[in-house]
Amino acid sequence: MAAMERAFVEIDGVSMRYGGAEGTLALQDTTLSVRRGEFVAVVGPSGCGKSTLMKLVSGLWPSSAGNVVVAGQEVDRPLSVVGMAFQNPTLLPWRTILGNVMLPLEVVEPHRRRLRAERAAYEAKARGLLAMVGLSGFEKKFPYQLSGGMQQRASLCRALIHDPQLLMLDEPFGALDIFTREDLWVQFQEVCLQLKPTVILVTHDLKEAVFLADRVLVMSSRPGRILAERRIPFPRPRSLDDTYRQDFQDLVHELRNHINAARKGEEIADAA
Ligand SMILES: Nc1ncnc2c1ncn2[C@@H]1O[C@H](COP(=O)(O)OP(=O)(O)OP(=O)(O)O)[C@@H](O)[C@H]1O
Repeated sequence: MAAMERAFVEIDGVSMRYGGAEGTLALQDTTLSVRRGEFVAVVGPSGCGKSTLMKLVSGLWPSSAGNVVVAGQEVDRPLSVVGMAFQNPTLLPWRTILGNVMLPLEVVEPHRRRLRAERAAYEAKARGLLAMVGLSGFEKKFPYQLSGGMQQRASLCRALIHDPQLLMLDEPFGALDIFTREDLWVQFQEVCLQLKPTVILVTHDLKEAVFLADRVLVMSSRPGRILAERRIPFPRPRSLDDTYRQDFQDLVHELRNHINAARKGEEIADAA
């Protein structure tokens, strides 16, 4: 039997308090793990500490207690193996779409060292990613010339350009209208099936969580910890039609009940 693989992301008994001893306790004794190649969605009531969890895993903030380990390394500084995308696409307005997508290559080693000599190959890779999300022909445009959904697609390409082992997504589809959002779920699923990154997605949208994730984790109200988890059994690729199936909707409903209970400070028995 193959030896059990160590989890790729391990968060063990992590607490996080902002602003010193009297400050806001955002996370308390949070424990979770993510396997390599797994897609995990984190849902929970507003202000429960989801973004804080993302900051701790990507090394943007140190935890107040407990351990965060990514790829076998304790996280004590910003990680270069991580790609990130947020609700706001945050593209640089003075750079073209291609220039924006290639930005991490100017920062993250070993790409930074290789960029000058291998620019053509890197550019081809950026164009390939843009093609995967339907943005061929927009490489030389500037962000203001693209719709919000197109900018968000470009920001996903930017998060992927340096082959991150871990993709951290904080509400990346949150600001988009429902039709654009659903289109992007399908495209993003395609990208994940091809590139197979490990993904942690924070979202308020339970349908999105069930559509995209292998496993959904529900957080309690602040201070956040993991209250429940649900494995998503639907085979891939999933289609938007699947979201209308009864078993899909039952799962969304079940998660909704967990969130309602979390908002009231209750915990319900986990049937999963
Ligand atoms: N930089 C900060 N300084 C002080 N308190 C903070 C800081 N960032 C977040 N907090 C507090 O920590 C708690 C958790 O915030 P966080 O942004 O992690 O929640 P969230 O679950 O992502 O919220 P939402 O779902 O509304 O985006 C909140 O009470 C918030 O006010």
